[in-house]
Amino acid sequence: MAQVISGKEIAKQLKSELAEQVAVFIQNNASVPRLAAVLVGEDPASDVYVRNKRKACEAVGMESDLHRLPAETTQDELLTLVAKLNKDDAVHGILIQLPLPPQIDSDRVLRAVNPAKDVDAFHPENVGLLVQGQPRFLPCTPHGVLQMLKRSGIETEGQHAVVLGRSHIVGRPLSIMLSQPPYNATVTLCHSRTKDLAEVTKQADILIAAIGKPKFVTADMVKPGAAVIDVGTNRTDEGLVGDADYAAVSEVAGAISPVPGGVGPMTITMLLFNTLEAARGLET
Ligand SMILES: Nc1nc2c(c(=O)[nH]1)N[C@@H](CN(C=O)c1ccc(C(=O)N[C@@H](CCC(=O)O)C(=O)O)cc1)CN2
Repeated sequence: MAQVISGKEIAKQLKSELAEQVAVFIQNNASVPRLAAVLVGEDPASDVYVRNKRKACEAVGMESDLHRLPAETTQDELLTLVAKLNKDDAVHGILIQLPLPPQIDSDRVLRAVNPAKDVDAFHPENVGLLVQGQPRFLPCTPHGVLQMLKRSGIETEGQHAVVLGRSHIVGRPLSIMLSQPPYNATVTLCHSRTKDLAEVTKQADILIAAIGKPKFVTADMVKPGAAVIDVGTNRTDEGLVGDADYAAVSEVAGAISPVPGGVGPMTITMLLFNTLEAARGLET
């Protein structure tokens, strides 16, 4: 049976390390790191994620505000709020919870966030810095995945990492980060149009499933002994399931992360890191 990589446990350790760093920051700066979370509409999952992000802020000694806007909010109204948060010196990090309602151009709104407060690392300036290997912030889910590998003793240097999914939030930035120091993996980025997908995934020493399809990765797509990190959070009649068929894949893999309790809690924790980084950048 595969080693279970518990994001929930690693997130706990990281949060206790972070709480110490937040206490030092407060002592040295007489200011508390503060996150402004913006939630537009009534998506129940987004509601849970934002609530958990705020709870996590509180747990490590940071402050947060929730700006909840109705589903009919216009793009101009949202841009006005973003401009106000950009100017507010008490706000260090701005989080625009995605997805936004269809009348809003998400890219336009994400571009309006002050890059120094962009704790999701979605602004093109921050994406560019990341690609150049000079990141201001590390994007939360990819950073969470890398910490899970590192803290589970899984070597990435020279290993073949296959990333399944090319989203702007996860697959694409993660493929870049895995290829860079200190991870130095050899990376293949696959997606729904990749030919002979199973032939590619079977070559992976590290397989990242981030394609957004329930139980898409089956046991025959995995090399025996590989580490499988499951980024999927698919709500199905069976409940919340990942992108990998956990029961079958864990018979073949050397290590695997569960859903729930895997990457999700790490995404939230890495946002806290970025909020502290933003406060350091803005206050010192
Ligand atoms: N502004 C952002 N929007 C979105 C992001 C993001 O990183 N920034 N990522 C996803 C959603 N997401 C974070 O916001 C997220 C998804 C899942 C979890 C999580 O903890 N999942 C739990 C299960 C919780 C449940 O029952 O639903 C788990 O996997 O254990 C946290 C954050 C899209 N939007």
